[in-house]
Amino acid sequence: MADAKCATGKCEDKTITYEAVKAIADNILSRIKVKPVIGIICGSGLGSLTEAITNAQNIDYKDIPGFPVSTVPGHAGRLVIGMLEGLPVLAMQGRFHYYEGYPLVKCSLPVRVMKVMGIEYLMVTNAAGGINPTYKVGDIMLIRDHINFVGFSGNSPLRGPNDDRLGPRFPPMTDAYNPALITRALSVAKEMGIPDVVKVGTYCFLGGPNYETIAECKMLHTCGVDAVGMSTAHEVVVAQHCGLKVFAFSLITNKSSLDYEKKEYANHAEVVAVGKSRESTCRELMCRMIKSIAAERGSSGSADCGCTT
Ligand SMILES: O=P(O)(O)O[C@H]1O[C@H](CO)[C@@H](O)[C@H]1O
Ligand code: HPA
Repeated sequence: MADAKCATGKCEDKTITYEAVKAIADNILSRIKVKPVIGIICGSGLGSLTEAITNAQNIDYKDIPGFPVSTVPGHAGRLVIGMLEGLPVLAMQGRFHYYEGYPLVKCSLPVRVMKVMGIEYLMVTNAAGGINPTYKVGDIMLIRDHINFVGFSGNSPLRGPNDDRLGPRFPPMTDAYNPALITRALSVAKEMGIPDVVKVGTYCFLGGPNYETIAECKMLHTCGVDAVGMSTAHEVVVAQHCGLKVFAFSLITNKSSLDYEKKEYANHAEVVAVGKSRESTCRELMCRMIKSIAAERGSSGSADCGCTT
């Protein structure tokens, strides 16, 4: 895959060219039976969101030239393409994290591939630690906004020469998380009878892979963060840059420590286990959101949402 050099030729991150993104998009499109409209990224332990997809075709990341491969437990490393609630979808069972060693431009490459494939909506999920002391394990936080701590230092997936075919040089991030989709998700939560479980808040992206110190959690709380994780923001920056409509939610898999008297010890096995224990609720929320998008577009969704309640 041809990578363009940065302006000085000394940057550790390289820009992935439009042509390289298109080659991957064309490769995937040549192998699948539908043209996806919705892209889904499954967070840690949330890969089973794809189980409601019918007529599914699977493509392992390792079989897509130029695509990264997943290295994290709970991230299977494949695309699942098929129909969900009347719409063609492409779901990623596994995402790429900065701490795996990939530059952010590579972590978010699949989002650009989705755009070039013709996808219009990006649905992102993640597992996150609850900084907001009112949040409980198992709650679902609709992401209204993010704080991209990794980006504060200039580490951005948009760093390097800009190709206007992928988006503008200086994209705004206001409403990066589509407000109408958040409003709709709140109605869906009511329909599902889980309004108390569903919150709206701010996600913070840290580089990881270590979990946060208590002092860091206290600082994040002061900064207005509700949930913390090691993903999502770079994907959403790229999605907003290239004009995808984004809906995202965090599953709160553990409580973050804000108090030396009440220490919490996060671990990934627990994160994945909580994901699995909440998979049917997360899947139903996702399915109902897609069903409502299908209805809005005039595509016929199935009579029931096809999800386990
Ligand atoms: O954000 P996702 O991929 O859901 O995973 C979250 O879970 C892992 C830590 O347990 C980290 O990768 C964190 O970002
Ligand atoms: N911190 C960062 N990432 C996470 C956490 C956390 O507490 N839980 C799940 N992913």
